Amino acid sequence: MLKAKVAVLGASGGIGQPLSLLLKKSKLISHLSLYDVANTPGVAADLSHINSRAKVTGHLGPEQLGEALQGSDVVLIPAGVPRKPGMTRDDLFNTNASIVRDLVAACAQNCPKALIGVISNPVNSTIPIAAEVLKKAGTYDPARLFGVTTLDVVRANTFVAEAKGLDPATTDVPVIGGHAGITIIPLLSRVNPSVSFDKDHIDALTKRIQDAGTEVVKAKAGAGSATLSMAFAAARFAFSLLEGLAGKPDVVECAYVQSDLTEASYFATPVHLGKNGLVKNLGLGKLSAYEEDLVKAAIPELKASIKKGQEFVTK
Ligand SMILES: NC(=O)C1=CN([C@@H]2O[C@H](COP(=O)(O)OP(=O)(O)OC[C@H]3O[C@@H](n4cnc5c(N)ncnc54)[C@H](O)[C@@H]3O)[C@@H](O)[C@H]2O)C=CC1
Ligand SMILES: O=C([O-])CC(=O)C(=O)O
Repeated sequence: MLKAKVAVLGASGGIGQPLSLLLKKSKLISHLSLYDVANTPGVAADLSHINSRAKVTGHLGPEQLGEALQGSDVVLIPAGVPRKPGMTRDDLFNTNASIVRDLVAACAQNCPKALIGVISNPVNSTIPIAAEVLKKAGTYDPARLFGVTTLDVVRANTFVAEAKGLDPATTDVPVIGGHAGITIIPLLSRVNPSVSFDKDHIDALTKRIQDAGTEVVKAKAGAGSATLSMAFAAARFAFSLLEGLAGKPDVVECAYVQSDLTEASYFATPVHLGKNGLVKNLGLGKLSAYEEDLVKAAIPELKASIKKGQEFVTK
């Protein structure tokens, strides 16, 4: 059985704690390494009493970051500040860009072969930041860096299943593009099992999926953004990365990755995961005319967010 070390950076946060709890249950993880700048001794002590396979270690503050990362096969990064009502994800750039830059630089130094999943927003920019940092360190492999967009898929699955009376657990809606507003592109023409909607319903569902993060931010009224559903989504993505590493065939997830499929140099599509991370980009596939227009509308914003991230590191 796979003996993976998985590190969670930002493990004491709203996402980090429930994510770590879900990961603790995995049979594929032998070592769960929890890093944060606050509270990791307590979170690690608490989780370490659960009688599942993974050994849990806690690491606190920058001087313990190296040991947290050494030998990691998968690194998940939910470190950084969340939105408050009235903010866009891009408003988080000033705080989160340097957090992601420094954590990814430490990954390059301590676990250069790890698969890295970045959750910290704005994902459309934090992935280009991570890529530039890894390039500078000489360890960049585009097959090993992923922006985690699984929550968009989880939401689309839920909303479509509710609308059509399907089982949410087996409904599958691919979501492509990026992870902010109009860059989130649910492919309602490609739902499995196959369903059809009229134009108004497609419009309403698309907007709800695009604005779902804001729906949670408003409902939490200043107490942050999605944490529990995000932990569920990140755990699903992590389990898929681990199953790929373990050699399971046909593992597919949507993720925001380096891409030459559109004018945006990073773009989320379904990707096939395997022993070295991304094995094959499965592409955009056949789109409806409505979805093609959504892609066209998303490209300028994606390109601007990518450029902003790249320039943050290279300038
Ligand atoms: N990709 C996605 O779909 C989603 C992304 N997010 C993003 O995830 C991030 C985290 O959200 P929450 O967990 O709700 O925030 P939170 O504030 O509850 O937790 C963040 C954690 O990061 C830690 N942290 C801050 N600086 C750090 C550093 N330099 N090194 C290590 N840890 C550090 C904090 O101590 C805290 O424990 C936000 O940027 C949020 O926008 C949230 C939901 C969905
Ligand atoms: O909306 C936010 O700020 C957090 C997030 O990315 C989401 O819930 O999709």
